[in-house]
Amino acid sequence: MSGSELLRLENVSKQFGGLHAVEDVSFSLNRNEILGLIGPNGAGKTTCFNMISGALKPTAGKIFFKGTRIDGLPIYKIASMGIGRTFQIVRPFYSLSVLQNIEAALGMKKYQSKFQYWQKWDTHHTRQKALEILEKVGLADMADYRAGLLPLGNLRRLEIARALALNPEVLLLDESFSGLRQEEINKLSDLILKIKESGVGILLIEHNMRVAMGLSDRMVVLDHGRMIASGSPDSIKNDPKVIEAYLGKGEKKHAAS
Ligand SMILES: Nc1ncnc2c1ncn2[C@@H]1O[C@H](COP(=O)(O)OP(=O)(O)OP(=O)(O)O)[C@@H](O)[C@H]1O
Repeated sequence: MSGSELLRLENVSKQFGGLHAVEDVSFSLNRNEILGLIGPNGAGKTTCFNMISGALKPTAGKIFFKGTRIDGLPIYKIASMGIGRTFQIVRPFYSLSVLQNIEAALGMKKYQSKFQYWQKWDTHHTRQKALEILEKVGLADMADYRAGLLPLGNLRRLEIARALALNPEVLLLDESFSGLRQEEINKLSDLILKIKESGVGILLIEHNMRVAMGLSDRMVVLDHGRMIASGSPDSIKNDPKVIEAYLGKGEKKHAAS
């Protein structure tokens, strides 16, 4: 394990009945690095996220966080160790304010339950910390807005802010850019680079190839659960196996003819 390695998957597989959703996948993620996890629909990307975050237990293989084996540990335990995630579909508390959403996330780190100890979350210290996080993600001006009223771009920032409340060293971002306008994409890219520079390792699932290639230091490509390529964005872009996975064999032949 190198000094900067945060996360490592070793020969990880997940079967659902007879379906091999993820098969024998190995890769690692370092501090200050963005690793793009890409592949066509159904390739196994979200299943990888679910195994890393503890929502699913691998059928085979091992997952390490800073050298400690974490596969099969409960979600809350993995989150409190320092692995945060966002979801494809945003899930804030819509009726709470932006600030309260972060206070709740900070409270969950302490108490590991959503609805207990509400009053204890509401301390001066928690409020200050929540404001600092909102400042970082550019939502401080909207602290008192109801989360349900935010447009999608800001909801995605709020999701990231909630994940940051757990002070993660690894951040799993699941299609954070989907549905955003170019201006919002640029702002979110800047934020993600800033988070990386603060010492976090980021694993990014992204269908927008331009965004994924632009942000990632390295990429891993899955297809039908198997890892078909890994390397720099440039090497991935020109890899015939990757082109074939995205376009399909027929299309490639067609394109070549
Ligand atoms: N809980 C489950 N039970 C059964 N099959 C599942 C389950 N979760 C995922 N799958 C299947 O596993 C395969 C991989 O799915 P996964 O969601 O990981 O792919 P993905 O790469 O994230 O796809 P997308 O880009 O469309 O989100 C798919 O065939 C999917 O239908």
